[in-house]
Amino acid sequence: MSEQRVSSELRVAIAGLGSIGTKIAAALDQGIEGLTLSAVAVRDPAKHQAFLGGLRRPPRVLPIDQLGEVADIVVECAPSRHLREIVEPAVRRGKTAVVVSVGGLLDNFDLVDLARANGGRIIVPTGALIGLDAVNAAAIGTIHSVKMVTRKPIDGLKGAPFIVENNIDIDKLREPLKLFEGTAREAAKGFPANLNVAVALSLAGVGPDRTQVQIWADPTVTRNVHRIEVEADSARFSMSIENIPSENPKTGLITALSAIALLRKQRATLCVGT
Ligand SMILES: NC(=O)C1=CN([C@@H]2O[C@H](COP(=O)(O)OP(=O)(O)OC[C@H]3O[C@@H](n4cnc5c(N)ncnc54)[C@H](O)[C@@H]3O)[C@@H](O)[C@H]2O)C=CC1
Ligand SMILES: O=C([O-])CC(=O)C(=O)O
Repeated sequence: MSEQRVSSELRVAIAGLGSIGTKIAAALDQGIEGLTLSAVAVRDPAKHQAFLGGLRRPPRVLPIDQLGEVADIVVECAPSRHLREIVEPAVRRGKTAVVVSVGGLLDNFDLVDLARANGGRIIVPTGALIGLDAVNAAAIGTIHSVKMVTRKPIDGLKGAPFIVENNIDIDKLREPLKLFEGTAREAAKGFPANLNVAVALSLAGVGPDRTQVQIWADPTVTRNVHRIEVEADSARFSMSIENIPSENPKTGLITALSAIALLRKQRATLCVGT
């Protein structure tokens, strides 16, 4: 496919038009300085016909592994099992991959080396979390510990492999139940569609094996709640965020907005925050 271009706009492609992807596509279609939506990949094109037809400039619909051919930035927001198919062809071509299913990156970390070797980039937005700018800064010094406690409503955790494999019945819970305590790496394995935040936090800070995570199923909350405590030689800080679930109860509404904010910074004249 031709790489010849006349426009200096950055072309953005989106893999997966679910809760996160549709909001990013709509934002790009409405206009983000210096960016255009060039293509999308969907599992079932018929399902997305009305949405795509309603866009001012409908993008091309391409197979998931071809997005890097028509885009400078490929935004991954499909189930994490597709991460490699999406990111590998993009970074091999020296393109930028914005990875939202960051939990899936741990088992595919060679993609970072591949990106480095080919001049590509992998960018992880703050996503459903808060304060990764401070964690990044503290990590330049010495971070002694990073702890995160996540509480989610039952619907935000249903079907997680850890719950299924351990035969835990969370449907009839009346009080909060601590499901898991361990590292971010283990949390990503047991809760791949529920705890991307733990992995993003770990990659910003002390890594997936030193970031401690607790996960609670909590029938008393209606939001996805994450509380983080960081102890470093430069500062001690705690942060918390209470995310309103999107139409996908596992995914906070702010996640798509975080990716849109990140895209806006790619060409914005004024950028605030890291
Ligand atoms: N980094 C973070 O803070 C967060 C990350 N996430 C992760 O982001 C990802 C997307 O989340 P949502 O949009 O809520 O999920 P979703 O389930 O609403 O959307 C995923 C979309 O991908 C599509 N898809 C599946 N297979 C495909 C294929 N082969 N080709 C193209 N499209 C395909 C599905 O049809 C669906 O429309 C998930 O992996 C989720 O775990 C979610 C919340 C926070
Ligand atoms: O990290 C995730 O996958 C989702 C999450 O906790 C949130 O949206 O609050």
